[in-house]
Amino acid sequence: MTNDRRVLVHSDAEALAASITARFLTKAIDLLDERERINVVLEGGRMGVRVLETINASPARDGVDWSRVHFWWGDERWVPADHEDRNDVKAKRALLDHIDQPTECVHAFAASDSDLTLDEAAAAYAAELEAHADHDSALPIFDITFLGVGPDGHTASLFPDRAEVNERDATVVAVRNSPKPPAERLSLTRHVLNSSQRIWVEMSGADKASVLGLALAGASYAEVPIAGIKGRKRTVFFVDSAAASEVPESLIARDY
Ligand SMILES: O=C1O[C@H](COP(=O)(O)O)[C@@H](O)[C@H](O)[C@H]1O
Repeated sequence: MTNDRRVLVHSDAEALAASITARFLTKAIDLLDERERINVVLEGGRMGVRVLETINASPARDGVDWSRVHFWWGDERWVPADHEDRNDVKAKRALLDHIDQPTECVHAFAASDSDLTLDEAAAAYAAELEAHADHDSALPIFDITFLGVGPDGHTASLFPDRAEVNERDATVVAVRNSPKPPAERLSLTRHVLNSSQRIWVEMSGADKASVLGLALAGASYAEVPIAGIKGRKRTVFFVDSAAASEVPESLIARDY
């Protein structure tokens, strides 16, 4: 198996969500045949939520033993616990509230109405990662990491031309003055995301086309953070045809 990046193009957002769902359910079942538990990292973007809704609506949903699936987040917005803008609120509504899963499998970031400051919340999530580290590693093994990408190239809450994208030591960063609201956020760092076995990037819409073209053409990750993302085994860009319009034909595999 190569760990090259693949770009898998689908006709539209609906076909994209259906394809990611089918692959996720199959992969999760296969991995759970091999191991006691798996770790999945979620994102909070529009396609990420749509995929979770599609998983929830799938007849194959209940073929997964969700009690052995641990959910983490690549980033979170620093707002109160039940706020609509929180990535975990959206994920719970879309899928997690509907599956049979012990609360200890859901590793959410702290919220702004907890008794923690933003920096303490970053440290608390770093400690949670450490507490669930696999074997000799300092981190859990992330089997599948879903990532979204903003039109500016940000992924998780790693924004262009900011110090956080270059962070090499910390596992979790506090983000202030984010160019996209809300201003305060928490994010896994690039090296943590890149420790994932498989990274599945989800991109839909014409507003993502130029940044996808730049990322695949070798832009620097400081300027286009998604360009610096690569999983250990495999990195797949699941995109619709609108997002793929600036990808060289030679890099594309079509799923329609
Ligand atoms: O703010 C965020 O944005 C990205 C991308 O979102 P999208 O709706 O433009 O796809 C998302 O992946 C991230 O989790 C979120 O916090």
